[in-house]
Amino acid sequence: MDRIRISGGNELRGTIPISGAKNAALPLMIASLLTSDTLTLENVPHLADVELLMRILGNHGVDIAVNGRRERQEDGYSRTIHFTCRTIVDTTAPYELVSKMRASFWVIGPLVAREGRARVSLPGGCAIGTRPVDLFLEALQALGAEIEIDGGYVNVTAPKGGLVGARYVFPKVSVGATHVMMMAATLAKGTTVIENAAREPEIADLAKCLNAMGAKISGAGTRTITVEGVTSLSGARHRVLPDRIETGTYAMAVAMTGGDVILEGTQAALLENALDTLRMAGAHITETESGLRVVRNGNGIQPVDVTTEPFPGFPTDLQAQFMALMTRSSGVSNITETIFENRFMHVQELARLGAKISLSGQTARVEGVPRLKGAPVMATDLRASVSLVIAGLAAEGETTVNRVYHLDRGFERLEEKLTRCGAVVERVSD
Ligand SMILES: CC(=O)N[C@H]1[C@@H](OP(=O)(O)OP(=O)(O)OC[C@H]2O[C@@H](n3ccc(=O)[nH]c3=O)[C@H](O)[C@@H]2O)O[C@H](CO)[C@@H](O)[C@@H]1O
Ligand SMILES: C=C(OP(=O)(O)O)C(=O)O
Repeated sequence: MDRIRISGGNELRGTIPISGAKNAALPLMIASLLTSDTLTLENVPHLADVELLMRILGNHGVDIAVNGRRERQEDGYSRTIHFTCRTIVDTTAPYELVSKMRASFWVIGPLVAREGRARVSLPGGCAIGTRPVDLFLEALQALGAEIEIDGGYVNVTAPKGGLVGARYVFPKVSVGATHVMMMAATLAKGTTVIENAAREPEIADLAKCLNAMGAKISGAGTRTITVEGVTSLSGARHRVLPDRIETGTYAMAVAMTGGDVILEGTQAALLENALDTLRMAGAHITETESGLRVVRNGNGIQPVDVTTEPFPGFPTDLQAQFMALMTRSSGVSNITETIFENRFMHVQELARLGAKISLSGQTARVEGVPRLKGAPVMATDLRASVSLVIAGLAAEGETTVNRVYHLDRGFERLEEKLTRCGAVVERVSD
């Protein structure tokens, strides 16, 4: 099994190209199930989650053509991919595939909207919390679907004549359930109003693509999304927006090591809250023509308290990385996680490197230390893993991060991007 070996202590200097967003690419790919025409997506990151979703979509009958041409010479890997689902050949999403990645459950929306039925395995819990699917089921029921859970599968059936538009107020903000309700509503009869919708940029990106396919969606990116149902959708070409979590992760890495890096191809508007938090911690961040410039020269890292919230608040997907940064601050910071009940698995691993962190309920109290020391570590989820990489970049000596497959889910060519900026990072295979 691969590991990432880091020799800490180098500043980061140079340019890091930011990839297309994993969390936008996944729902966009799933949207290809809504049409018999070709959906072409540009800037699709080359990640394990994307590869897995291609397998899942293939199972439903989506024909996938990857354009081999390199889009950008610098990172080479982001690709243009054509998805064509002439007919849905199978409305079942099996346990073996859905259990590996939660977002694959989201096929339930397009399948029931287009075929009138779907049988999708429950995604199950994962390392960051229980992650139930009650909101998805309620939202689909609001559109008239009947739901039965049997043998670990959700069987969903649309009424005769298809789903029917409705008003639904989410009792809690959910990114995935908003994606699913929005996709399902595009082909429903009449108008759907989604209240207390998630406002993440990936929701607006999906709506933009669906509208290019002929959907009639307004308000995506606000709390209220209105969808006027249409009878069919067509193909479209859409470019996946930049990855705000990858952007924030590298910005935090630079804040941690010191240095001067251009994050190329990204936009500050995607993560204002996190960037303001980093500025408070002592990083200088400016927008440039090509993206964002992040600098920390000489000055230390200031402690900042953070509470995770749905967008536009501080993202839970940057909580672990920010905690890594705070381990080297000049004081005490409190980091509160409000989205997932079990997203502190990195705490004990950061402690192996010498961090001083104590947990009280959903808050971690991080007392900055003057130095971290390298050690073997292991994480149980994607963002926790990369937080250990950030800590390792600033730790004295060697840090080995095990279970690299977590990193491969969401960070395209991580070691290459860091190495090009002066870090000593290598992938080691046994
Ligand atoms: C592929 C993708 O885009 N994943 C992101 C998405 O996950 P995901 O869409 O799974 O996250 P949600 O926004 O749905 O989860 C938010 C909260 O709602 C709860 N909930 C959700 C659905 C439900 O039916 N019932 C319920 O109680 C969850 O357990 C969690 O506590 O948003 C999360 C929150 O920003 C991010 O951390 C993930 O990276
Ligand atoms: C939690 C994440 O992804 P997923 O929702 O696919 O588990 C993530 O991207 O940090």
